[in-house]
Amino acid sequence: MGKKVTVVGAGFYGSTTAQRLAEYDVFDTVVITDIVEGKPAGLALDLNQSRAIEGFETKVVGVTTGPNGEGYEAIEGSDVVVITAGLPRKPGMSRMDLLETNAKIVRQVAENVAKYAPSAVVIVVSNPLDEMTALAQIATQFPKNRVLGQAGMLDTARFSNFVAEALNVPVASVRTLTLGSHGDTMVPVPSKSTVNGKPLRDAMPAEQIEELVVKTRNGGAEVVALLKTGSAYYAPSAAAARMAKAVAEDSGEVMPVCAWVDGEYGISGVYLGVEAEIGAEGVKRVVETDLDADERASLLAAAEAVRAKQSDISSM
Ligand SMILES: NC(=O)C1=CN([C@@H]2O[C@H](COP(=O)(O)OP(=O)(O)OC[C@H]3O[C@@H](n4cnc5c(N)ncnc54)[C@H](O)[C@@H]3O)[C@@H](O)[C@H]2O)C=CC1
Ligand SMILES: CC(=O)C(=O)O
Repeated sequence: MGKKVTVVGAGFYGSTTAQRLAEYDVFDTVVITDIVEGKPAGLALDLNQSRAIEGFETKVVGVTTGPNGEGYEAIEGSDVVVITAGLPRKPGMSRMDLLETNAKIVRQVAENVAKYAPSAVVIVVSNPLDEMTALAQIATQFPKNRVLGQAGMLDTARFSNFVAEALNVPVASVRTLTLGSHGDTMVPVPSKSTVNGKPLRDAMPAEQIEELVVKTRNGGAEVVALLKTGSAYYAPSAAAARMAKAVAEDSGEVMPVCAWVDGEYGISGVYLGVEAEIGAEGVKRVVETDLDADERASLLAAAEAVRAKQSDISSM
């Protein structure tokens, strides 16, 4: 049987994710859905017309879904579902300002995913990310390893890009890592960051690293402020699409993702940004990394901040 992926939400994030997934040519079918009449079908038509130029065989199917789950039969048999449905931030808003509105949307979507694609791995991207990931697991009642969130890949890519630009080196020579939340308690990890295999801390002064850490934490807000409407989608869709590909290929790649943490770092019972091995069952294993005392303390603080918010989620 060929692989099938569904992207829920045909806005900026969803449509660019669908495009990347189709162009990988590892899925037989990419389904894209939205509540807006005609938009998913129009995007599918357009993407399919690029197949002869880009050289991929994946078929894209666009479906408009209704308030009572109409149309969701189209997602049956999906191996992966990426949930991008929800409002993006406006300039000046925090991701947390989206909580109540997006919780209603993500719950409705997740309940339909549970009904129509009960074996899927769910990758959540809707904001606020850590909370929406926890909510999707509650609403689907899927095993916790089969529900994960995208944030760490993006935040790490931003950190790497800022380091490469600051040092004027190829981005491929830079390795960085971010853990923690996709918000104020994000934890960029300089101790695990390298340039050409050498510690970042040998490549630039501590004050400059701290500036880039702050810039990484504000990476999303900086894009929102420039765009005026909507939020980032090129780098975010690259991250979510890579995660979906790792699931489809059962690759076992280690990626920073929002995963259920159960004992690692002495933290339990919370969805949090950590490194994890990704495969057909979603998270195969959370990978614990050695951290400096400061970084470990920041990760524990992030876990408690996210836990406090996630405990409000079950009633939403
Ligand atoms: N985790 C991350 O790193 C990132 C998360 N995001 C988040 O992703 C979400 C989507 O962002 P964009 O695509 O830029 O926004 P957008 O406004 O372009 O698209 C959102 C789409 O969701 C659709 N939608 C709303 N309710 C729906 C439902 N019940 N079922 C299906 N579709 C529904 C809307 O009609 C719209 O087309 C936002 O919450 C944003 O904050 C964005 C970038 C990075
Ligand atoms: C929107 C968002 O979460 C970001 O760009 O990081």
